[in-house]
Amino acid sequence: MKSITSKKAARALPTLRADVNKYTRGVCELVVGSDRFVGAAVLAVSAANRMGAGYVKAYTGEKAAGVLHIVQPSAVVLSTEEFFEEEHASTECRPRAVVAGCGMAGTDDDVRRVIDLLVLCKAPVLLDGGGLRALACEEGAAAARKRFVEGIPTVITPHGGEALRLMRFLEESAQDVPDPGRLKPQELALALARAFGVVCVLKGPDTFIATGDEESAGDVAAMLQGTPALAKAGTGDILAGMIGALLCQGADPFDACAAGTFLHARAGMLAAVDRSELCVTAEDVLDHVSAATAALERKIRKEGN
Ligand SMILES: NC(=O)C1=CN([C@@H]2O[C@H](COP(=O)(O)OP(=O)(O)OC[C@H]3O[C@@H](n4cnc5c(N)ncnc54)[C@H](O)[C@@H]3O)[C@@H](O)[C@H]2O)[C@@H](O)CC1
Ligand SMILES: Nc1ncnc2c1ncn2[C@@H]1O[C@H](COP(=O)(O)OP(=O)(O)O)[C@@H](O)[C@H]1O
Repeated sequence: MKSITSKKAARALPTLRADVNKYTRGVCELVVGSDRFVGAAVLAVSAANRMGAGYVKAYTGEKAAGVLHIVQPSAVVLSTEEFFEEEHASTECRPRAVVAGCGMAGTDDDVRRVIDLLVLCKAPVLLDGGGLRALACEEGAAAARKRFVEGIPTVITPHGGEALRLMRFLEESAQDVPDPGRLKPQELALALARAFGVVCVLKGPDTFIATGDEESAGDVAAMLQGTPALAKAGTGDILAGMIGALLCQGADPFDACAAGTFLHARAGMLAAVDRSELCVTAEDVLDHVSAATAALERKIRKEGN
């Protein structure tokens, strides 16, 4: 198992060409939030905007839309229904990625929407939070596997509870999966990645990234340098937005996850220095994403990549 170094994280860090425009930089579309969890939508959208997506589109409910218009006026805010009336292919002149599920309550309607989204989007999709429930049913799991066969990347970012829920579904659907209770987190990440054909970012005090791609079988990357300051509601929503932004800027999915977790951990550490480990909030982590990115850019310039 390899740990994620600054060198590895730097691989996914976009460098801006002089002739880019907001579309060629990458469009990050986020289907996020619910009346219950407005904040998750705001955090994920803000993080995607901060992490360099050229154009951020938020598809959400009325409550979150009202807040986003004020706190992220540069993001285009549309209704969730509108997402399903548009095409979502990633093209050379408009690279794109979709983040779904942060702040979704995981209702039957949410599950239906996320399955439709997995089928509709010919672009990288990241599933987080309530959106992960869509994989815990035959139709959603089949949609993820079909994307894998078609070579369209899917990333999932479960925490320990969400990972166990997915494993339980696999057990119930009589798949040949190991007992999750006996697995180390890195093995759990790999089991999920393989079962669904996704890149799995299993979050926790240590975070493990695994891919279902047979060619890199057994390749798990570990982010072992976080801070317990990150154990706060909302920090996972920020990570999802950050990885989504890197995906839409054309990063390889595994590299985008490595860079996103690295910069997220560093942002947490910088926030802890400024605010004390105890007092850090998810908003503070968001505020330190740019400092973490600038520090990585300085390091690359100094040491070469
Ligand atoms: N301000 C907001 O609007 C926030 C909204 N959130 C959203 O709330 C929805 C539900 O997410 P939750 O994670 O709260 O609830 P879930 O009900 O999906 O998962 C929490 C359950 O998993 C268990 N669990 C086991 N291991 C865990 C681990 N390592 N970390 C966390 N829980 C673990 C917990 O004990 C609990 O029973 C998601 O859509 C999420 O995006 C959260 O991100 C928090 C902030
Ligand atoms: N003790 C810890 N040490 C380091 N990082 C942690 C710790 N606890 C949680 N994290 C990180 O904080 C984030 C929490 O994400 P998540 O559980 O999805 O929160 P939320 O759903 O509230 O946004 C993850 O990136 C996780 O790796």
